[in-house]
Amino acid sequence: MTESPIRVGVLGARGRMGATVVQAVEGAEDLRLVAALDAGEDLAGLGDAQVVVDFTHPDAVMGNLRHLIGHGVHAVVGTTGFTEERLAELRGLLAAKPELGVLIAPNFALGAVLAMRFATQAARFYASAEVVELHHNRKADAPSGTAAHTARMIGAARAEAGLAPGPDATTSEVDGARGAEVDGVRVHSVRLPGLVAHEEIMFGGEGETLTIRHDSIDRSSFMPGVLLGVRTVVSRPGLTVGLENVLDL
Ligand SMILES: NC(=O)C1=CN([C@@H]2O[C@H](COP(=O)(O)OP(=O)(O)OC[C@H]3O[C@@H](n4cnc5c(N)ncnc54)[C@H](OP(=O)(O)O)[C@@H]3O)[C@@H](O)[C@H]2O)C=CC1
Ligand SMILES: O=C(O)C1=N[C@H](C(=O)O)C[C@H](O)C1
Repeated sequence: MTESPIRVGVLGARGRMGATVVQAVEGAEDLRLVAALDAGEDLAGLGDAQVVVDFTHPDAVMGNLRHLIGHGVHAVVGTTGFTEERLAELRGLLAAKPELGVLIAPNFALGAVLAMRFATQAARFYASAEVVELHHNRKADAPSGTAAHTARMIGAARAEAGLAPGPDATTSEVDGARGAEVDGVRVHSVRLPGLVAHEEIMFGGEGETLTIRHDSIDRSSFMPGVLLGVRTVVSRPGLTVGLENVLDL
């Protein structure tokens, strides 16, 4: 017996990512696009969607998720801006809906997920680590969600290994020249037209450096991860943060 296609809605459907997701869902035989909404459109228009993919804006995503969880709809979320407070609220909302799944991934590109994993493995071996993220100039947030997530994972691995802050002789600094600090890791953001989404994780130690770099050169790079998320979330209750938990990593 053939299974019915999963009914999918997209929020942020006219945006750079949302429009790409709409095409990817339309091209997948086991999925059916039932709604494609953008800013200002009533969420009632999601109709009978089973899973909603959100690529909107950090200011909008929590309102969308409150609505989706309240209405028993699974969610796959690429939108950035998730703090511990936001995640705690979602866990609380999901506790009342034990059958429902929400997957939030700072980055849906396979290579980005692998780069974060490799960086976490490398972190305890090096005295210093810094992250450089490079994006298109229409991006609203800095640092990127991926870079913040990477820095947090490196920070946790460094703390677990008992590493002291990386040696740094800087005593005089133009504001921002050493980047932002996320969990003890410096993060630098570059914004240029022509870029899509890129990240370099740099480690320095005794007489050597290690650089791990990932480049998304097209938004199609995110689509296999998004579609995997849609197929997985329907049978993965609770809150999942990071595609690494869905891939066998
Ligand atoms: N996790 C991942 O792999 C990736 C995550 N992202 C993240 O996804 C988000 C979107 O990125 P991108 O597509 O480039 O951004 P865009 O600005 O191109 O698209 C966002 C779209 O969402 C719309 N929107 C805003 N608020 C709402 C709302 N409440 N309901 C429905 N639609 C809304 C916007 O409309 P309007 O312009 O009128 O406000 C816009 O059309 C960002 O947070 C980005 O960092 C991006 C790429 C990959
Ligand atoms: O805005 C983007 O473009 C991207 N946003 C995500 C982020 O902030 O990490 C993922 C990817 O870097 C592209």
